[in-house]
Amino acid sequence: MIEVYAPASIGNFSVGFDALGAALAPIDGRLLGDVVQVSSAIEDQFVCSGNYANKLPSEASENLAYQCLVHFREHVAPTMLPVKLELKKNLPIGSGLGSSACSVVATFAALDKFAETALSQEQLIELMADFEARVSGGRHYDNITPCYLGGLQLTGDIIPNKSIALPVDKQWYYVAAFPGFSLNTAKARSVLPKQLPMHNSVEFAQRLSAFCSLLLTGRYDAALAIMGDEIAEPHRAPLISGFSEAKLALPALGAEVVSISGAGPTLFTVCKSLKAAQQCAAWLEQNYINEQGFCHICQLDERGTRQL
Ligand SMILES: Nc1ncnc2c1ncn2[C@@H]1O[C@H](COP(=O)(O)OP(=O)(O)O)[C@@H](O)[C@H]1O
Ligand SMILES: N[C@@H](CCOP(=O)(O)O)C(=O)O
Repeated sequence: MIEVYAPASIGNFSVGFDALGAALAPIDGRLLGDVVQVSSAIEDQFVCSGNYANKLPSEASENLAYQCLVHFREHVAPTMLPVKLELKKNLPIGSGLGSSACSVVATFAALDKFAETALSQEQLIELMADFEARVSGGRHYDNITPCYLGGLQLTGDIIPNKSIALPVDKQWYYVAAFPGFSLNTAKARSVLPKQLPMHNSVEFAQRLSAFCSLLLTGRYDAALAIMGDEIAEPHRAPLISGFSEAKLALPALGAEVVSISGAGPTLFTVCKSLKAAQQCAAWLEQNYINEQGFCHICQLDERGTRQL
C-alpha cells in the first residue's frame, strides 16, 4: 500500500499573484493536508473519507481525486493493476489553503509511485495543473508546485522546470487562520480586473522581481518590507468578512505582513518571532474565526508531498 501526504499551501504569497506559493507545516507537528492511499484491489474503487469528505459532491465522478484516477488509468498507466484509492479529505474546500491542488497532487503522486511510471517531474506538475484548473477558474501553479515540492516556489508556465525554489528567513513564522466559511476560488477570480493599467503591471513586476532577488541574496528584512498585493487583495477583501479589521489590528501585535492566502478566506501573517505569531494567533482565534474555523502557527513545509 502506498500512502502519500500533501501539505496545505498559501497561493500568491501576497506579492506574487498566480506566481508564488508556500507549503505549510504547523509547528506543533500536526499534519495540515490531504492523504491518499492506493492499494491493490479486484477492481478500481474510490473512497472519500476525512473531516471534509461530506462537503464534497457525493458522486465519485465529481471528485477531483477520482477524476485523476480515471485519467491516469486511461492515459498514463493503462496496464496498472486495479486499485482502491482512498482520499482522506482533511482540508476545507474553498478555504484558500490550496485544497483542490492538495487532493490532485496527493493523488497523482500516490498513483505515480504505485504504478512506477517514467513521468518526469515536469510532466507530473503539468498534469496536476491541468486538473486543478478544472475547478479553480484559471490555470495557475502557485498551489501545485509548493504542495508537491515544498518550500516557497516561484512558479509558472514560462519558468524553467515550472518552478524555482526561493529561500526564506528560518525565523519567519506564518499564522494561517481559516475563518470557517468557504469562498469559491472561481468566484474570487471572477471579481479581478481582466486588464491591468501599465503602471500597475510595471509595479507588480518590480515588486515580485525585487522580492525574489532580495530573498536569493539573503536580504530577508528588505524582502519582507516590500511584500504587498495590489493585484487581488483590494478586490477580494470585501468578500471576506473580518479581513479588513484584522489587517488593521494585527501589525500592532507583531505581524509584518497580513494578506489573503490564495483566493481566501484564509488570512495569513508573516511574523519575525514566535511571540508575535502567538499574539496574532490569539487575536485571530478571538476575532476572525468561527466554530468551524481554525488557526495554525506554521513554518514552511520544506519536504512537500511525501510517503507516510
Ligand atoms: N478532492 C477535492 N478537493 C477539493 N475540491 C474538490 C475536490 N473534488 C472536487 N472538488 C470541487 O472543486 C471545487 C474546489 O473549490 P475551490 O474554491 O477551488 O477550492 P480550494 O480553493 O480550496 O482549492 C469545489 O467545487 C469542490 O466541490
Ligand atoms: N493564485 C490563485 C490561488 C488560489 O488558491 P486557493 O487556495 O484559493 O485555491 C488565486 O489567487 O486565484
